[in-house]
Amino acid sequence: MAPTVERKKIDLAPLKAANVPIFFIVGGPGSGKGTQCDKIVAKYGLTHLSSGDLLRDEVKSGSPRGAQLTAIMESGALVPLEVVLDLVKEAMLIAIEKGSKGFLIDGYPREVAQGQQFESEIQEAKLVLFFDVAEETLVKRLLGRAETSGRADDNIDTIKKRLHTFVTSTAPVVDYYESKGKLVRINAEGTVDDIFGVVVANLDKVTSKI
Ligand SMILES: Nc1ncnc2c1ncn2[C@H]1C[C@H](O)[C@@H](COP(=O)(O)OP(=O)(O)O)O1
Ligand SMILES: [Mg+2]
Repeated sequence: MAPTVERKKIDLAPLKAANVPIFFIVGGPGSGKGTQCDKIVAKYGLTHLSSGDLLRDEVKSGSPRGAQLTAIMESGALVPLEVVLDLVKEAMLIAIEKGSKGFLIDGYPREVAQGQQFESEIQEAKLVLFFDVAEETLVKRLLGRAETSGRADDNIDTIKKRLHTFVTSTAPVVDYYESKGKLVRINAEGTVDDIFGVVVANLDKVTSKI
C-alpha cells in the first residue's frame, strides 16, 4: 500500500487577493520546460515553480512529509495530487509575500484532476504552454542531462517509466485545455532561442499588464 502523506492547513487569502496570472507549463520530461521557464523568468519577472523541484526540495529537507514522498517518487509513480498542491500553495504564498507578478507552474498538472483541483482551490490558469517534442528527442535530451544533473531519475529505466507515465496521464491534460481554448501548443524540437521566440509571441499577447 502507498504510504500516506501528512497535510497542513493553508490560508490562501493573500494569494487570491493578489490575483496575479498563472501559467501551466506542460510537456514530457526533457521537453525543455525548465530551460524555457528560466528564460521567461528573466524576461517577464514571473515566479517559476517546478512541482518536481518542490518535491525534491521537500525530500531533501528531511521533514516527515519528505520521507513519506521518497518511496513514491523512487517508484516513478505520481505523488498524490493534494500533496503536490499543498507544496505549490505554500511556495506561491511565499512568492506573493515577496511581490510576485505571476506564476509559471512547471510540470503541473500531470493529470486532468490535478488541474481541476488547482483551479477550483486557487485560481484559473490564464494559458497552458505545451512543449511538444517527439519521444525520441526526449530520451536523447534526458540522457544528455543525466551526465551533469546528478538527478537519480535521469537513467534509461526511469526515463522510460516517466515517459510512459507522461503519455498515459498527461496527454489528456493537453486535450482538456485544448477543448477549453487555453492551450498553446509549441513545437519544441528546435533550438532554445527559436522556441523562446514562439513563447514570447504568445506571452506578449496576454501579459501586457504585467
Ligand atoms: N531546445 C532544446 N534543444 C536541445 N536541448 C535542450 C533544449 N531545451 C532543453 N534542452 C536540454 C537541457 C537539458 O539538458 C535537457 C532537458 O531540458 P529541461 O529544461 O531540464 O527539460 P524539462 O524541465 O522539461 O524536463 O534538454
Ligand atoms: Mg524540469
